Amino acid sequence: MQASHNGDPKILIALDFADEQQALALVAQLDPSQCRLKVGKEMFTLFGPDFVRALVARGFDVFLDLKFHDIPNTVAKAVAAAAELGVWMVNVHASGGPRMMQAAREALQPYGERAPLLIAVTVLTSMTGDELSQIGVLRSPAEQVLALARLTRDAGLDGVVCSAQEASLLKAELGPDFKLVTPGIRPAGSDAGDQRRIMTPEQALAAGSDYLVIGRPITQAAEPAAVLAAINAGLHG
Ligand SMILES: O=c1ccn([C@@H]2O[C@H](COP(=O)(O)O)[C@@H](O)[C@H]2O)c(=O)[nH]1
Repeated sequence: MQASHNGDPKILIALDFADEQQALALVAQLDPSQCRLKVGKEMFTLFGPDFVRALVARGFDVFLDLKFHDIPNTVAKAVAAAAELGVWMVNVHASGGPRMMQAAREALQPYGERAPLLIAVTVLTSMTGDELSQIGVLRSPAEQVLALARLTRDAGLDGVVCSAQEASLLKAELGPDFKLVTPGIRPAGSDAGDQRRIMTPEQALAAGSDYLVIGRPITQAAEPAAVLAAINAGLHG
């Protein structure tokens, strides 16, 4: 697969900061043609919808990564609220089940072309097979990811969050158009931290990932924009 630099940036930078000004200082060094931005639970809880609106106003595509998981009515209202913010992508948990995912999809229909992409989290990239068995899931991570991805596809969503380790399996089983968004990306030599099912950016793209979520390897670097440029260059090489 060819990495696209301008029209469809592959890198989604996870903005996980406790300090809004620190996050905005990083954003000021970035170009929306070179990356998209992800806002997750930490920054949304601290700084709310205004922070998301500020990023959208700066021209960035924003993935609102709040992983909604609730009764269908509540999740439907939450994804519609996300659409009102003008985000590019929003997500729910696939383990909320088909009815919940369908309700989310239906809630976005009135937005037509303006609707964000709607994807579902399968198995968190921090989780191992042992941890799955501790919560009563006896399938391997790959089997569980595939089962939840099939439910997600059948509910009419646009794609899933999975690890890049499952990307080639999912592309083979679910086809090229079903989007794969993969956190747990670690450039060679960088610290895995709490992530477990990891791959390098180049491996992830080759395996079939559509979008690579990268947080700490960029945001904690001394020169984040230079690290992003190096990763983008590696994807084109
Ligand atoms: O399975 C998942 C789902 C979401 N995430 C989020 O992605 C970033 C990863 O950040 P790193 O610093 O690159 O580890 C983070 O915001 C997570 O909440 C995930 O890692 N895995």
